Amino acid sequence: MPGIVFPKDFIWGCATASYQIEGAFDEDGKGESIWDRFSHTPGKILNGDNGDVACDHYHRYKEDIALMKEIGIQSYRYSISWPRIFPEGKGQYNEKGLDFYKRLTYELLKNGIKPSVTLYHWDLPQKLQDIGGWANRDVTDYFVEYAGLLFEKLGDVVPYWITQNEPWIVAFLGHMMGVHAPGIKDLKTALEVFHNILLSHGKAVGAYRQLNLPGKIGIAPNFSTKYPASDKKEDIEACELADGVLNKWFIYPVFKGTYPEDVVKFYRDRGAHFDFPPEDMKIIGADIDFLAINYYTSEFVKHHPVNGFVEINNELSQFEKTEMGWIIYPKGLYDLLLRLDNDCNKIDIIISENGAAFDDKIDENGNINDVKRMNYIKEHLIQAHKAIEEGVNLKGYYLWSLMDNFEWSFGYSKKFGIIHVNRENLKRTIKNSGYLYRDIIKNNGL
Ligand SMILES: N#[N+]C[C@@H]1[C@@H](O)[C@H](O)[C@@H](O)[C@@H]2O[C@H]12
Repeated sequence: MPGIVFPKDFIWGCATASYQIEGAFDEDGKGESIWDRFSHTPGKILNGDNGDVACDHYHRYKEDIALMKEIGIQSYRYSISWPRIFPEGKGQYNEKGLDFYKRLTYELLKNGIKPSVTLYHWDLPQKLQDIGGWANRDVTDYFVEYAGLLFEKLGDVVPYWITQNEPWIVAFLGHMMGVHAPGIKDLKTALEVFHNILLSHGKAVGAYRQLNLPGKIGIAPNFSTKYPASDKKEDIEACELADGVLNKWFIYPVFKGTYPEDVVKFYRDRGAHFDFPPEDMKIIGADIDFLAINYYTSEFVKHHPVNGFVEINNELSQFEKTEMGWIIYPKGLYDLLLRLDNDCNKIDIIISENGAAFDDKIDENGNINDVKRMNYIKEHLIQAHKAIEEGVNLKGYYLWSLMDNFEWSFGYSKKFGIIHVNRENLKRTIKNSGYLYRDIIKNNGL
């Protein structure tokens, strides 16, 4: 599809997260995180992998920034490890930990790369988990203390701030399914965690506004577009519920000041009673400058007699899938963008994560011709561009991920990077998808 040109000020970025790439898990005064604890617990992570070393970005960040510059990346989305700043989660902060992020941030600026900082990308200080973690409402205030320090120290040079990454994943994979840290399996706890994460977001936005800083602040939920498996009434209703459980459960409190009634009933019918102070909803609904969206895939949904709905992608052989088992469905991104444009009052949107894991092969010359990832990127950008042409205020695209990294419970087995990382010696090699991205950035389009 030749001749696709994005708006002249469109931002081309890439994204990573502290626990997934930094390593140095106990260096320079850093405190333990819940992911250190979880990955050190036998049986939690595939192959017994952990983030102790990861990609050693903590020591190799200058090399990695040089690679970003070679690709032409304009903005780098990285997260800050809370326990590197506050080893105990609160109280006395760790100067050496803060110094790392100052060095990283100023190295980016020196190379003409705009920093985009995620305050929370899942690595909660273990000391806060020891007092209940996100289920403890006090943690929302400790989050504001942590965010406030970073606003004070970096707020004048960081143009983009993201408060929380994927509240739904933190709440439900970490506190209902137990497959993410801290490994809790309790619906009521998951719902409290979700609410407190949104509350911490709203409080942090309020703190940011108080400082009159020059940047912009938003939040990065994970969305997935849901489609009924048939035009049967029961499947359409099941799809509505699935959309409510994931997408409306975020959109409604942040943009409409309430939780969606049908989903509240769904949870109440399953014994989870939760009544949050109404004043929370005003805080959660704080005005934000942009909505950052993580989109990877879509789901087809049919009725289930007990659970209400079931997602049936694994039955659909007509779609190509990634190594995560997710169907490749670029139109889902277009449909999502149009929906959010409508539901979220035409707010500025950035795609804060989009990418795919494939089983990359290294050829005899050491090159990685990751054609599937190249096609995935092109197909999703075509849909993103279509949405812009329909009037969606899409302002940027951050590819997930800069480099192969620690993919949570899958360890290092799933590779999302446009840069390959050799697990033996951590050598970085730009994949053909990285060179494709370089050309897309240079041409500001396809
Ligand atoms: N899985 N997967 C890839 C990617 C994960 O590596 C990120 O940390 C999350 O923000 C989001 O889930 C997406």
